Amino acid sequence: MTISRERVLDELARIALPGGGTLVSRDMVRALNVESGVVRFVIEAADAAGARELAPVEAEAQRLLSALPGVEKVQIVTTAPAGPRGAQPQVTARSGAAAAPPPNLTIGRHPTPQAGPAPVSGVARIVAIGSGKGGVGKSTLTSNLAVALARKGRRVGLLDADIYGPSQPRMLGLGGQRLTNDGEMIQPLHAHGVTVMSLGLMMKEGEAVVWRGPMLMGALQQMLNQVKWGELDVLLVDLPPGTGDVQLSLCQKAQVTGAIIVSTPQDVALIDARRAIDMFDKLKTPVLGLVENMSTYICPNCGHEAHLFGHGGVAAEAAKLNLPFLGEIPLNLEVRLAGDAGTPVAAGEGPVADAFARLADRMIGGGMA
Ligand SMILES: Nc1ncnc2c1ncn2[C@@H]1O[C@H](COP(=O)(O)OP(=O)(O)OP(=O)(O)O)[C@@H](O)[C@H]1O
Repeated sequence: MTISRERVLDELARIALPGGGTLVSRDMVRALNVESGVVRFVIEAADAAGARELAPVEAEAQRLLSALPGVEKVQIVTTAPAGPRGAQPQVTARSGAAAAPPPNLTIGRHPTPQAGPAPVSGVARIVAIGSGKGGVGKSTLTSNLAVALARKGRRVGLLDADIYGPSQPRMLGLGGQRLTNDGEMIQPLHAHGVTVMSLGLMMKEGEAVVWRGPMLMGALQQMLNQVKWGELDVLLVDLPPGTGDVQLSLCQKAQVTGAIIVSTPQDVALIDARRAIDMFDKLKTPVLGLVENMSTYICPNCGHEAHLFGHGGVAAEAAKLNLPFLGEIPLNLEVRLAGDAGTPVAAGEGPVADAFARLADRMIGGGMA
């Protein structure tokens, strides 16, 4: 028997809080994740004293949820912002302008309630790049596709929302660069013709864990709406792998044009890709197509073509699901080296750059960029 988020929230709504109301009615539950019988969430208190007061509530939630059929494990963390609620948070964009005040980010606070998905000012399309599992090359694809689209004259933005490992600053050669702001809006960075914003530019090394909790939703909303994206034909969003809160928040907060799913041809990766497709279906976000990464390996010495992870599995899956197959990117050492060096391979010439250019053409031709 599987347990749903709704069932968990129903249960939490039964626990009365010391000051009245419940965790649900007072909007204190963050990052609720229910997967394979494991329930995880964060209780966000207004301050440290409030968090201490909530200890019995946390214990009661633990007890009630653990007793539910289908629940194997319950993990609850009670947190409080470092300062008073709504105060300038500890974690803000690292401003490069020493004299400029820190940006007016409300990171750590729950985002202002929003009726439904909203457009991002100046941005014509938002395309999410997702994958069922990590390591299939989603970030690599996002940076290269962004560069390939920019080379074709499209105005492209890239939002790196991969909270578990925001790698775009490194892949685009922006490591160590600082954000600037005018006190209200953050000035994004630019690399290889692409306008870039990354969670990695907003946090210090090792801070990723903090962002999984209550700060996440607000941070995402701010990265969409408090960044001077300018006029863009398309904003590519590099999502974390899997099916979690970031995907949910993005599709709920922003008018996402659609999602592109990246997979390697292996069966196991495809199973996860199917899960991602299913999630976007549930979120009513159209899946624009599938891309096969690490498709073919061409030996740089003898030119022999090998299919290390199989080949054609993603195209076959796309056909089965009646979804467009957008193209395949070969497995090539240069892809990794170029990414590590901060200049995506799509910025240069050669067969891999051509493969990304073809992908960009498919997107432009299909009205996706
Ligand atoms: N086509 C390719 N050829 C060679 N190496 C590749 C290719 N695509 C990705 N890689 C390499 O594989 C590794 C994983 O890629 P990447 O970080 O883009 O994956 P990801 O799906 O975004 O992973 P995660 O979501 O876990 O961050 C990187 O070292 C990257 O350089």
